[in-house]
Amino acid sequence: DTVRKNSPSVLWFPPPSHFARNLSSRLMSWPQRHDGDLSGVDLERRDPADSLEYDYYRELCPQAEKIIRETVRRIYSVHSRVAPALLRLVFHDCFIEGCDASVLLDSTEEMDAEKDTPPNETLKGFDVIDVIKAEIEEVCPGVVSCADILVLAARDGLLMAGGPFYPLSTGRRDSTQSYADLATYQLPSPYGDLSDTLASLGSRGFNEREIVNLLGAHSIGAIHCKSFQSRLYNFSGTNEPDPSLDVGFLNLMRFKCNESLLASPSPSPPPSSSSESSFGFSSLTSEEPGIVMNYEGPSSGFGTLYYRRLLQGQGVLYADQQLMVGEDTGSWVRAYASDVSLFRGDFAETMLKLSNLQVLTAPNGQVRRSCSKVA
Ligand code: HEM
Ligand SMILES: [Ca+2]
Repeated sequence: DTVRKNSPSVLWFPPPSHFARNLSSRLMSWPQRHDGDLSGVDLERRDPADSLEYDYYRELCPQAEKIIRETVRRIYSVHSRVAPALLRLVFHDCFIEGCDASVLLDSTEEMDAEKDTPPNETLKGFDVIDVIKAEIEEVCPGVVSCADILVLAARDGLLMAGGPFYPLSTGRRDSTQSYADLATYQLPSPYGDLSDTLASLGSRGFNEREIVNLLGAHSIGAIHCKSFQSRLYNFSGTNEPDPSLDVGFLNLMRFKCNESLLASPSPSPPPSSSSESSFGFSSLTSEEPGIVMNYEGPSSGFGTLYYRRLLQGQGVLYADQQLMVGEDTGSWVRAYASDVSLFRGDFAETMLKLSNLQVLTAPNGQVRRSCSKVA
């Protein structure tokens, strides 16, 4: 069973051979952050999230949270896709070595960055974080961490998209490293089956109810064809589509993904001078083909459509649809499909838990001046 779980088929692409040997020990070492000897340390009692503080910046930079909220609001009014972009960015940051902004770092000669790995290829919103950070640096230089900016901005974006609010404590610090190989091999695969997804998110302390709930994040945003392409024609080398897909939905997905091949190439957009003055957030305006999740429109809010679609065999990712095959996970899908306030209440809690995963707090880590570079 261990062999099957580590099999390359559930990864984003096949790992080099040294990886299979290291994967299980890496997963086992979670949630410890340090490689040093931790024997005798009671990790349960020393949760670094306990050293976060509500309104940590109230004296150091009282305007910080307001600047974040107002900037996200300004961008959201033009690009509502900022909300799903930031939500996914938080997940990909917090999942790899905790909520420490490691995902925001650029590659350097000495270090490959998480953002340049296959699972992160389609992440968006880095430019949004840069704009917020620049505004904050103008008023309180060197004080507010990128890790805090990211979780707060994602929370505010979610609220604007109709999602629930959750009160976030602050005081996270930024990493001095990016962990490209961990991102490559540990981020959950869209082709993972139920046991892969449960093992993956379970390794970060989420139970089945929380996992079904967290995946409700896929209520907003877009999933591009390359994330589900192999379900359409040649699923797992069978030369057949994924049998768990509803036939009408299969046809819609095929149509959406073929359409783009037929369409004539669009003229290249005019070069935009500064990212904000023109609202030219390039990461938020790409028009790649795919399925838009909240196709009832943003006014439908952040609700239970995702789960109702799973009940109809219309999960966009294989990993989404797999939630229906487990007895308990299937029950949670049904519960959330029929009770929007249950879903939203749980989602606020699971997002809070995600945003506090394995945080770095002083004296560890640093506060970066530019989110893409180690200070
Ligand atoms: C088994 C777990 C998960 C897998 C396999 C997965 C995989 C994916 C994939 C492949 C995409 C589409 C990327 C693209 O085509 O551009 C996506 C989009 C997205 N994911 Fe997940 N995801 C998982 C869990 C989560 C969680 C826990 C969250 C947040 C709490 C999340 C938030 C999002 C959002 C908001 C989008 C849309 C992004 C956008 O429109 O810019 N995902 N996910
Ligand atoms: Ca991280």
